[in-house]
Amino acid sequence: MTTLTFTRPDDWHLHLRDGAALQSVLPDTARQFARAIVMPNLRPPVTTTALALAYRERILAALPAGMVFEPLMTLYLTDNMRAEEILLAKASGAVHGVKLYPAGATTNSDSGVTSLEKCAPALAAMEQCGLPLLVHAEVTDADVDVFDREKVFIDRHMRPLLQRHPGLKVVFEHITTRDAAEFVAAAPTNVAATITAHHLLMNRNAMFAGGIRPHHYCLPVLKREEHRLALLAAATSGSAKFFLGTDSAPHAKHAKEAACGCAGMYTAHAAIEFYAEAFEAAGALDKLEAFASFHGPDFYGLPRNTSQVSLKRETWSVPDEIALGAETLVPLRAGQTIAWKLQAA
Ligand SMILES: NC(=O)N[C@@H](CC(=O)O)C(=O)O
Ligand SMILES: [Zn+2]
Ligand SMILES: [Zn+2]
Repeated sequence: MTTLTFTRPDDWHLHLRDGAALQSVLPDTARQFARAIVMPNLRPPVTTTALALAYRERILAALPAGMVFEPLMTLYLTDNMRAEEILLAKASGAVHGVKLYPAGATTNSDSGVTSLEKCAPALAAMEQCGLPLLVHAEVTDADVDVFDREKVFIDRHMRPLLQRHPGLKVVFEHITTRDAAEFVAAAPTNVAATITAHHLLMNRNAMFAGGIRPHHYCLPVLKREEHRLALLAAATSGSAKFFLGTDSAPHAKHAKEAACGCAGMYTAHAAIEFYAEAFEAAGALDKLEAFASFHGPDFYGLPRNTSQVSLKRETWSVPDEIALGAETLVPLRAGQTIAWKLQAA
């Protein structure tokens, strides 16, 4: 097969940042995806509908002329979020999810949730009005091994949460373990998961290939090969519970190449191509369209896209660096090649 044509995909987990950085990264996403669920972990975080609507306007203003893209906004859940705020968010029609960051779990999560019980009023309102909870599912306890934080979250928090709120729509974001894939597969239909391209393509060896590789560090951290294979099996299974979410997370080069480098990989420059590589390696290119373009909108209750994209088998080189406002970032696969190329519309 040399050309793949399918329904235009959406990205159900994306970090666009703000200001000059937003301006730099947005075209990479808008070239490929019709819509994206935009994460709210700005500084300060997007905790109200008013802030989400203002952020949405800044994203639309940063879109280059001639590009069409719809940002799907999210709120950042806090311990004291009120049910009224949830109803306002739902009524806006622009907010499509509420993001749970356990306090301290990842980039810009300091104002995150300290105890899910405190969020009961907001969660009950979400359950009632059908606004999904999007979860960064890792415990933060220092005594839990960093590679076990997702698995431990399932029993300590995810199961009890779904027992208290059985009707809540939950997206288990960026799953990285066999445990999470099995949990989601066995859960009722109100539970789904996003899977990144990098967790489909790499295992934890990629962080230590010939030396420490800060550009392969993200959260949840890459896991063992057996987990990568389980994610690949889930993504290519055809199950409507699994869909595309890049978690493309731009950070300036100097912030990654540092004594304490921050977490996040930039994949938006070649997102759909990375997924095509992963699906092809699994012999499952025929499953890519549903994963990338159908399961997400079906879960979120949004229409599927009607336009199409084409990928061609064509080798191209990823640049060493990409502008990020006045700085630069190092994209995934920098200086190396990719086997598929998105064709210009
Ligand atoms: N994935 C990451 O490693 N980083 C994300 C935050 C997140 O999604 O956890 C970021 O905002 O940089
Ligand atoms: Zn996260
Ligand atoms: Zn993320």
